[in-house]
Amino acid sequence: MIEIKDLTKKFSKFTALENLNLSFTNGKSIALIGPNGCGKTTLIKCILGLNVIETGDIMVGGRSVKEDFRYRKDIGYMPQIGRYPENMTIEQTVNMIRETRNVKDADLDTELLDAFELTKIFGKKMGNLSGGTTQKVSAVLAFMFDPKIIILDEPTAGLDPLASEILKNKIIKERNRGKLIIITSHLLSELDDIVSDIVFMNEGRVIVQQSVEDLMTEHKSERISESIISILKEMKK
Ligand SMILES: Nc1ncnc2c1ncn2[C@@H]1O[C@H](COP(=O)(O)OP(=O)(O)OP(=O)(O)O)[C@@H](O)[C@H]1O
Repeated sequence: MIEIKDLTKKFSKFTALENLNLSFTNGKSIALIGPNGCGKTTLIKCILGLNVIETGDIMVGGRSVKEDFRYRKDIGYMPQIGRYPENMTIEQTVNMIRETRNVKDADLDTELLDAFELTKIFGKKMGNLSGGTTQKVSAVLAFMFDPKIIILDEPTAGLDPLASEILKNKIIKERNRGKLIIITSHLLSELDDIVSDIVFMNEGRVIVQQSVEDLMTEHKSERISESIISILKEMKK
C-alpha cells in the first residue's frame, strides 16, 4: 500500500506537485493520467526515492520513504526510457541485475523473458537493441523479482501489438495476484482492460481519483477515454 500525504514538490521556484493526497491499495491497478508535464513522472520518482521530498511524505507499506530505503526492494520499476550499459549483452544485463539481489533462481519470475523470447537474442548488446526490445528488457526486469508493487511509466509506448498484449496480460495476472500496479499512459484506449482506478492530474494537482466503475457511471461512458474527454470539457467551462 502507498499513501501520499500533503506532498508538494518544487524544482527551485517551480511547483511540480502541489499538496497531493492519494492512497493506493494492493490488488488495484491505477492509471496515472494527465497532459504532458502535469507531474506524473515526478510523482513516480518521489515514490521511488529518486526525487527528494521536502514537503509532505510518502508511506510505502506503512514506512516513510524518507526514513528507510529498503522499501525499494518491494517495487519493480519500468522507466519510460531504460538506460543500460551499451556494451553489455541482454544476458549480462539480466544477470547483473539478478546478482544485485539475493534471490533464489526458483523465486525469479522469468515469465516475460520467455514470452518475449529474449533468450533467443541473449547475445545482442544493449546498445544495438531497437527501442521496443529495450522496453521488453525493462519490462522483464520490473517483474523479475516478484515485487509487491510494480510501477510502469508508459509501458507499451514502443512495443508492437503482440508484445503489448503479452505485457497487458501479465499486468492483469499480477494485479489479480494482489499486487499494486501503477501505470502512466497517454494511450487511454489501452487502459480499459487493465485498470481499476484512475488518477487524473493537471498542473501538479489531482483533479480526479476514482474507480473506473464510478468514473464510467458518472460520465455515462463505456470507455476511460470518453470519461476523460468529459472531464476535460468540464474543466474548460
Ligand atoms: N529535475 C527537474 N528540474 C526542473 N524541473 C523539472 C524536473 N523534473 C521535472 N520537472 C518539471 O516538472 C514538470 C512535470 O514533469 P513530469 O516529467 O513529471 O511530467 P509528466 O506528467 O510525466 O509528463 P509527460 O506526460 O510528458 O511524461 C514539468 O514542467 C517538468 O519540466
